[in-house]
Amino acid sequence: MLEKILETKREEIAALTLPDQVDVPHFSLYKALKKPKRSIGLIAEVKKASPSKGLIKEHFNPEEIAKGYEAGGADAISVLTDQKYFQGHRNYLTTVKKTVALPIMRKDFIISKQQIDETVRMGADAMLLIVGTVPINELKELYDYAYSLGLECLVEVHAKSELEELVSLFHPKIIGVNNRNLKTFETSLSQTDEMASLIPKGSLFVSESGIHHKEDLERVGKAGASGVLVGESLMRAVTPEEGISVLFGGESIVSSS
Ligand SMILES: O=C(O)c1ccccc1NCC(=O)[C@H](O)[C@H](O)COP(=O)(O)O
Repeated sequence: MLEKILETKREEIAALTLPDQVDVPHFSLYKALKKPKRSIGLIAEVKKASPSKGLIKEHFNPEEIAKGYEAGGADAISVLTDQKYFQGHRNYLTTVKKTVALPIMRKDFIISKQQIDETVRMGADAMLLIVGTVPINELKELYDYAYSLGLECLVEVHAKSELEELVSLFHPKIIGVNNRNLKTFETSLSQTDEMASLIPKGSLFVSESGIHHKEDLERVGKAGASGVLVGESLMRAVTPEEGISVLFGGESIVSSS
């Protein structure tokens, strides 16, 4: 699946035109996760559809979803911008960014500097980089390029070998362990359990995918995650606020002052 998505990305990059730069205030994903509003940081995802689940949210309004996530006390928002496989759009990110005062992360398959320039112009605060999508030295170059433009990166791994390769080269400020197997699409929180001890002490650790219940949250928190990235379960909730409240078992928000 990943190879198919990357093939599409290479075609898209060849035809990429940059949007106008949006003028927006910026917020740090790292700081938001370092000092979360609850016991574990929440990156709530705006996700209309996915390769594994098809259409997730029929009546999809990114602005309303983002407002609900902010009202529900999310620490940050991830917006899927891939069109072909996730029914996302880069305009959704800009809309969300203009709607809420939270760090906004672009969730896409970023393999080139042109896409990073695009991400900056869209107004994002952070973006995803996935180990294995480009050779590791190139990933480090993309990481450095993003930070030089003021964009933070969540660097994602899907396997222990990828994490070992990553940390032998550099220690990203934020590392995500994705619990989804991209071949079978199955999610297993054992991924988080098994890789937790390999995350460098100075990096923030985010557990991604397959987190549906309070028990899942507790399990990855116990394993050492500072944050979680949650899409589907929040998108299927009656409202985003209720989804967050149920996921956190009603845990109240700590005031940031
Ligand atoms: O979600 C998919 O089906 C998928 C398939 C192939 C590559 C990536 C995919 N998802 C991206 C993500 O990592 C998730 O959107 C994110 O972690 C949230 O996951 P979930 O809470 O399980 O929706």
